[in-house]
Amino acid sequence: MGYSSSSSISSSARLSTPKFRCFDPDQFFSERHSHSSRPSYVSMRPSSSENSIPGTPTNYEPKIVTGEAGYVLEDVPHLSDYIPNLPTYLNPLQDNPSYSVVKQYFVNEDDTVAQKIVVQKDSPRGTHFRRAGPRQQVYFESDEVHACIVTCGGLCPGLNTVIREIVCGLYYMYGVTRVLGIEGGYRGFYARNTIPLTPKVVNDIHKRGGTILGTSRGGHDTSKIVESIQDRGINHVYIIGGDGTQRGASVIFEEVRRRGLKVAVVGIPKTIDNDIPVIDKSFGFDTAVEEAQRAINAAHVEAESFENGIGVVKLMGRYSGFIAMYATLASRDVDCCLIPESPFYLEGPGGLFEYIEKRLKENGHMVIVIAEGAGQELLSESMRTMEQKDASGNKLLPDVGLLISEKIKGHFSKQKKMTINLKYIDPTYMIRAVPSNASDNVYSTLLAHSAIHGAMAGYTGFTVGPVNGRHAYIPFYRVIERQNKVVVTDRMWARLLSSTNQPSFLNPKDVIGERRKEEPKTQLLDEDKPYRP
Ligand SMILES: Nc1ncnc2c1ncn2[C@@H]1O[C@H](COP(=O)(O)OP(=O)(O)OP(=O)(O)O)[C@@H](O)[C@H]1O
Ligand SMILES: O=P(O)(O)OC[C@H]1O[C@](O)(CO)[C@@H](O)[C@@H]1O
Ligand SMILES: [Mg+2]
Repeated sequence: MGYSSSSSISSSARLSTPKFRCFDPDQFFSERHSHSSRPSYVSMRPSSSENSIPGTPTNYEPKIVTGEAGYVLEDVPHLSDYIPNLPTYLNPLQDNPSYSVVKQYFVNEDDTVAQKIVVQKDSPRGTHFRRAGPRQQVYFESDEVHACIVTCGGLCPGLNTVIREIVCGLYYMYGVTRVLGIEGGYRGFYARNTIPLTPKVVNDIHKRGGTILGTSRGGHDTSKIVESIQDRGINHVYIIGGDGTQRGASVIFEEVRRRGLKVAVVGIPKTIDNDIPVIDKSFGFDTAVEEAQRAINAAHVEAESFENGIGVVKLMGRYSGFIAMYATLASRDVDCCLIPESPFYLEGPGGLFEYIEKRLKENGHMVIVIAEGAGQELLSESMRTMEQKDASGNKLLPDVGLLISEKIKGHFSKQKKMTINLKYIDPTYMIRAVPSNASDNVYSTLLAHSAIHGAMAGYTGFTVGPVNGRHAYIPFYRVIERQNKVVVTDRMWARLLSSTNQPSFLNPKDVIGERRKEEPKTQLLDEDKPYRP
């Protein structure tokens, strides 16, 4: 079934007629583009990209609206798309003394957020997402809402803040009192107990690392999960997790929609790896980068205190090297940063060993930061074939920090007969088990609020997050179709290379080939997209 929007009713009529909440193109284009021609509707699958993940479950047609000058809205599903005649209610926030002072507190129904904000005179307007925020009309009455929250995947600073702010936001903004915490990730829906969450229960949890709900990998049984949602009478499902979790949320949404349930399914992106595309960055990332500074500082102190001291620090980042890159850029004590996106080699001219020798001669010590997914090409054939996976199907990687440390020691002691003092620091879990810092706390609060407003307004099947600093509702398929990666031909990686002076390990021919590719594959690296939560 494809989505389509066909109603043409004025906004005042829509306030009192609780029928359609789909994007209304007639109104949009008559009010804002009075000279424009009628937009055309297309229902299309997004094209796959280089980092796309095979088997991504998107069995529904995306809801896409096109407009003038190349405007495209990749809209999110709405409960009224598949449930007719849903009543709407005035948003209780309009009587809330804290919020009533805000001029234009409610988001205009037609507001959208542009994905690309650096444009030229003649460039098409491009892709947009629906702007997040409170709507004047909501699709749930306060006492009708029965919400649940689940956290899945690895830990991330800020998980407890998001939980807290969903509970408090629902309570204080919308008067919702029934919120359940699902214990232990997806499998908790059918195999574990639930925890009733109130503002009192969650009051100071943001000061703690981890998640008060517990988390897990694997255990996603869609029909059991949806049955549990149905049996418990849950109608708001807030799912906090990384790329795998968002894929799980997408199939839950599809099943909910197939069963015709009035249940809003909302994803809140979580990952210290920052590997979720479209959004500016994920919560917890800043905190993790900050925490990584401690390990790098320690490595630097150790390295500079010994003759030919080398400090090696391994940081998380299974497929994307954002933490390593940002921690390196922030520190300025790092001489070499190795990430999965930039294959490197050890021996010969331009290789890592040659560079280490040069740095030791120049400076007497050096610090190397390596992301856990880097250097996989250095693994022996046998190590690669005995690939192991975790319960969610993610590759379990051998300890590349240890491997590289051993190789460096072997090279300098056996081949170069040179004494080096290498200290290997692996702070892996330390950078994600901490509570979130101040800026991640504020960011997590906004995410929780955007999620709540979207669910109350009847939107579903979306992930919430900032796009160019403006919070938006992004259809699941856009955040699960590929992973966000460091682009090694972008300016930020160039800045890193210039700050460390390390070799690029790149063949100049590859660089020219990369430059020809038009679309930037990541948001963080586009310097024209500042992060403004
Ligand atoms: N394709 C999928 N369909 C349904 N469920 C999935 C899918 N991929 C992952 N999941 C479920 O999502 C949950 C979390 O997945 P995963 O362990 O990959 O972590 P994540 O959400 O990617 O977080 P992170 O990698 O940042 O720690 C698991 O319970 C897993 O079973
Ligand atoms: O050991 P765990 O809990 O599976 O988590 C490790 C993984 O979690 C992450 O931080 C996020 O996916 C990865 O960088 C890392 O490989
Ligand atoms: Mg993941």
